[in-house]
Amino acid sequence: MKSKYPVKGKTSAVGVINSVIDLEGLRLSSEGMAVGYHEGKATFVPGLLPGEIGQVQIVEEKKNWQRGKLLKILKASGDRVDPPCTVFSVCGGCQLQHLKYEQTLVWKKQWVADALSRIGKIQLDSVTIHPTIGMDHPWRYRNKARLHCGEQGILGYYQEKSKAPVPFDDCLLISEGMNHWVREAEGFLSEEGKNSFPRLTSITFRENSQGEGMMILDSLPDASLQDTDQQDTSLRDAQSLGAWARLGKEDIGSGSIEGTGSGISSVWGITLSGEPERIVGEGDFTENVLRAEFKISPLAFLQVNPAQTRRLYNTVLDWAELSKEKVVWDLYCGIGTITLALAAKAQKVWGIEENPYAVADAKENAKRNQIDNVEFIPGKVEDTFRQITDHPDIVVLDPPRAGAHKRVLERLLELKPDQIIYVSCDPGTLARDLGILQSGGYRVVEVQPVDMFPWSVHVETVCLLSR
Ligand SMILES: C[S@@+](CC[C@H](N)C(=O)[O-])C[C@H]1O[C@@H](n2cnc3c(N)ncnc32)[C@H](O)[C@@H]1O
Repeated sequence: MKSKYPVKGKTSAVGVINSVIDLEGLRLSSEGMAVGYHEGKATFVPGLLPGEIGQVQIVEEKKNWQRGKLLKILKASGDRVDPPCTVFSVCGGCQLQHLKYEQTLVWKKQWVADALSRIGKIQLDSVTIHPTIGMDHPWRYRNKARLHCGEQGILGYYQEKSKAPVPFDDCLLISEGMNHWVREAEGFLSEEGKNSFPRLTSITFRENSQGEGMMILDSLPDASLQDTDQQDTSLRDAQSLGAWARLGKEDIGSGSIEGTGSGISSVWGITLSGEPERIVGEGDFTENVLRAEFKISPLAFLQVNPAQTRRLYNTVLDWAELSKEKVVWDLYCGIGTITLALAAKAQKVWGIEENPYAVADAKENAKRNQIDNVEFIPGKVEDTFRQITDHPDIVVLDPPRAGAHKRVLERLLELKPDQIIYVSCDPGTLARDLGILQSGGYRVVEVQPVDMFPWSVHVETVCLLSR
């Protein structure tokens, strides 16, 4: 499709990198860039919005598309807002801070609908797609931040399409307390000299709703050491962890940072074999989710936005026609958060999870909350589902971004549970999998997008399917 705003005087021939054109943004791409057409060629421009006209410099050109850099906004959209974050234009953490929050919700719903229709070939006429559930205060919602280490001890999210961490003073997605921990860690790293920790690649901070934190240090292996034990020792002793332990004890031990609530209570390193190893602190890191208490190991998955997680899980619970006669499968169950909530109203719930730390947490969490009508199977869903001995009435599945394995979907089509509730963080793979389930006789009944990641292009979606 051709832009109705053709090339103006300044524009040089298409195909010439650095040529400058005027472009009208027509829609947002799944990466949050405006898409317009210049001489029939799709042109992607970060920072431009649909309905806007921008002066754009072409910086990358491919056969079927090109990418431009926004030089100047010639006509602004009424939906444009000033991004409150000072590093928004360079940091890859958020993509939509320049768009009114309500419009980001409208766009997320549209993105899900488009994916279902285009990729999954789902007939949308018979599907109820609800408006995206947003947040009243969509800031400081993240309970986890993985920050990459850069020069001079800086910590930051990667710049878009780059491995360069972008330093920040105050990330508006995480709490003030977590920002403070980041400052402390950066201060320590820069004081000691980042070169003292050549293999430290990233630090993950986690925070629970009591303001208690966990820090996980990730390091590169030392390629010069051949023996694995030696390498692990190197990781512990030489790769900064001893120093970090000192940091943990002296500076960020439990309750020791002013104004950060309970403070960081545990610091972990990851050994070469991938095992998490506690360096500082004792006791479990826990969080309450829907009235149950959950232990979370450093490498186990937990949804990043506690307020929206409650809404997401409540949608699943509302849609599931649970009763004490029903058997439920919770596939890709993580530490058992949805499993335990379902178990309260079902006869039995089976969970499957491949991460050994998460599945151990899930078993422990069932005990902690005195729930005994659940059973957890460790392993990949596609390899282990035959170990489940009960036929499912309802299947809840919440796979990673890649979606469900084809074998899993085929098995569901053989077993024909009455309801399938699919929770997804990727509309593309969700649509692909719903398409397969639809061809096997399931009908998509309701779709609920949930804004789990405000200001980013990501969206969580719950879908109800029945036969
Ligand atoms: C999006 S998380 C959902 C976890 C849980 N339902 C929750 O809400 O916290 C996906 C989970 O699937 C697990 N996983 C990824 N691939 C898997 C597979 N092939 N089989 C089993 N579990 C898998 C991950 O370890 C992760 O815990």
